[in-house]
Amino acid sequence: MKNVDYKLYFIMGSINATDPLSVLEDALKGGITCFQFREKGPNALARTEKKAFAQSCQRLCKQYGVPFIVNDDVDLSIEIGADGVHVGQDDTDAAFVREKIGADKIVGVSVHSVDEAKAAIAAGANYVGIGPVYETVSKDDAKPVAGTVLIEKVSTLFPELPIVGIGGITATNAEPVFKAGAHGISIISSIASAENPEIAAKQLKHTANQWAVKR
Ligand SMILES: Nc1nc(C(F)(F)F)ncc1COP(=O)(O)OP(=O)(O)O
Ligand SMILES: [Mg+2]
Repeated sequence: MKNVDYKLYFIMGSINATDPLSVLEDALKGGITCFQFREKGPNALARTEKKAFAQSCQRLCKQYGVPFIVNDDVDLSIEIGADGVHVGQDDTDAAFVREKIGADKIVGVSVHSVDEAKAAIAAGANYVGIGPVYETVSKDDAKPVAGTVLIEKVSTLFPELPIVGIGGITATNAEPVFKAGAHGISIISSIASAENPEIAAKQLKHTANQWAVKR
């Protein structure tokens, strides 16, 4: 999967919204460019329910021509033919994921240091997620707030590596993330918890488009 647009990368699971499928459709209408299926947390779906929900999300993404990436669960991504997988430092090894899912799929890796970014590149990652840039409410085991320092370092050292900033990002604080060198912003609650997710996505897309041009 070449030339993926990471500009507005929505991440959601069943626990992030009361009616997750309608939130996802609103986000797609609002212009998200990439989606990550992240089914985690105390009441997360499992096995057949998780697979069925993933396929419902995948169908929606396909209708809108948006890449569908699965968080953590490599086997599920292979089983349903997802467009890729995102893994963190405590998940399946990125090089193993690359080998398992093949060259034409997307592999994303969360990194918290220059060394981890270097290793992600060596493992064949298509993009890296860096954060949490700001305080986040969406991940109870998040690392300490990192700001944009590492985004700047990694984008300077590896100018070709797509970087997605993540953690507490909103339409009003997204600018510094792009200015630091990120190619995209990754969002959970700014869209999933919004009064109107479609309008929230549109506002975030407007900001992302503004800064992506200035890169
Ligand atoms: N899910 C993610 N997606 C991104 C993306 F780049 F896509 F924005 N960056 C970072 C993470 C965090 O990944 P991880 O550290 O494994 O934690 P979890 O599995 O709880 O999400
Ligand atoms: Mg993970």
